[in-house]
Amino acid sequence: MRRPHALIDNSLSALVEGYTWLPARRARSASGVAHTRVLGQRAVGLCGPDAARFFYDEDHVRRHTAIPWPVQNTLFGRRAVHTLDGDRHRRRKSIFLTVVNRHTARTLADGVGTSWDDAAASWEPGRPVVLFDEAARVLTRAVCRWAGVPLADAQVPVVARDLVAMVDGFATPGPRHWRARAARGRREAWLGNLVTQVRDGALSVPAGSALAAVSAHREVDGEELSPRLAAVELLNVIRPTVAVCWFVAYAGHALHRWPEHRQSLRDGDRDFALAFAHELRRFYPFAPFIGGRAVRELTWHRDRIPKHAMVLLDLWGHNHDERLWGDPFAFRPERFLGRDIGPFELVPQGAGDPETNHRCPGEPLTVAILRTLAVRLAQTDYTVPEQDMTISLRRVPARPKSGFVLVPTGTASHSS
Ligand code: HEM
Repeated sequence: MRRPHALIDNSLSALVEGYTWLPARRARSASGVAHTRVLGQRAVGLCGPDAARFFYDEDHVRRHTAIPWPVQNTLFGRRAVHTLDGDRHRRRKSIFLTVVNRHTARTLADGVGTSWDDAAASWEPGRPVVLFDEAARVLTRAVCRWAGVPLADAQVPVVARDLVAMVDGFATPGPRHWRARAARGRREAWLGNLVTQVRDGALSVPAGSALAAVSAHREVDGEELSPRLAAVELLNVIRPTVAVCWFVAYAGHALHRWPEHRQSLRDGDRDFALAFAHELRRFYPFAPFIGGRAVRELTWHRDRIPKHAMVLLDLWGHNHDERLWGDPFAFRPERFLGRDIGPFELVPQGAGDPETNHRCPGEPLTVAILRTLAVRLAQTDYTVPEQDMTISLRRVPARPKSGFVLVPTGTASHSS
């Protein structure tokens, strides 16, 4: 059994190296397991479908105390569903699982399509549009309407900016981090206030909406969520839905780099659009890894994981593993055509079963939105001006540097 010691803290390297940090550490060991320290704690990095099964077993790894405060204060909110285990986790998770299903995903995607059409109608030929920013506003308008959150059109840009800031600043110190914290403070106060109004009967809200669900939710002890915590979980629906703008910008990038995919999307080929959405989520960088804490001393194959060590599951490495994907750095939507995807196969949003573990409950929303907007984008006539669309793997979360600028040349017809 390997017992590495005298490990140097790697927090700075992780911040500087970004997506390749964990794969590079794993590559240095014969077992493919990284032994390191982050934030002053022992950390063990694993990768692959079997490692994901091991990681998602609550008898091995739990989330309580595993999510660092800088991430809670920006991305997830304090004491959010991400930090819970066992019955308390499943009870809280039920909010998301009732709000998100195939039917509601379709409704949201239709709303996103309409919001995109409204925005596109205002585009002037020859005037540049930053796809990332425009998609954030399109998604903010649609998801707030879908979630039962009243939002005047004039407020959309400022709310969109805050929701993007919370995601953009979670993995970095400095100004981006502080912008994220300020944005979270503002948005928790706003939504907490709405929850109070719903409970007082001062605001009526559509049954089944996310705002109705967080307002009515009871924890395992029968207590309702405080307005702040209800706002945290409502933000955990709205914020990541707006974050799909990262993948919309990536869609622009992919259609530019590989224009051969445009025609199938333009024709409204729904199967191809679905495969395209999956390949976007596999190929492009978003969440580098996820983490939990070893509940006891564990052994993974021949590697020892000390009790209470951080256990990191390498999502980026998994989605770019040659053995799983063959030519993983080629963008090939066809790999997802005409087949089902296993629960531990494609892992940009976690693995396993979202009903029972921490896997993202928002995948149906993400995929439905991307399927809709990839078609809309391909059906839009535009040119792509000179710009810096570099995607640095050192920046977490990564994004095309320019946000992907397009210049509309006219209106296009929609056939989706
Ligand atoms: C941009 C697209 C998205 C990405 C890349 C993404 C990624 C992830 C990842 C990596 C996790 C952690 C899984 C784990 O720890 O096991 C997660 C959890 C979560 N996601 Fe997403 N997600 C996205 C969209 C969404 C959407 C649209 C929603 C809306 C409902 C959502 C809601 C959540 C929630 C509530 C959790 C916590 C689940 C739990 O702890 O049980 N996400 N997501």
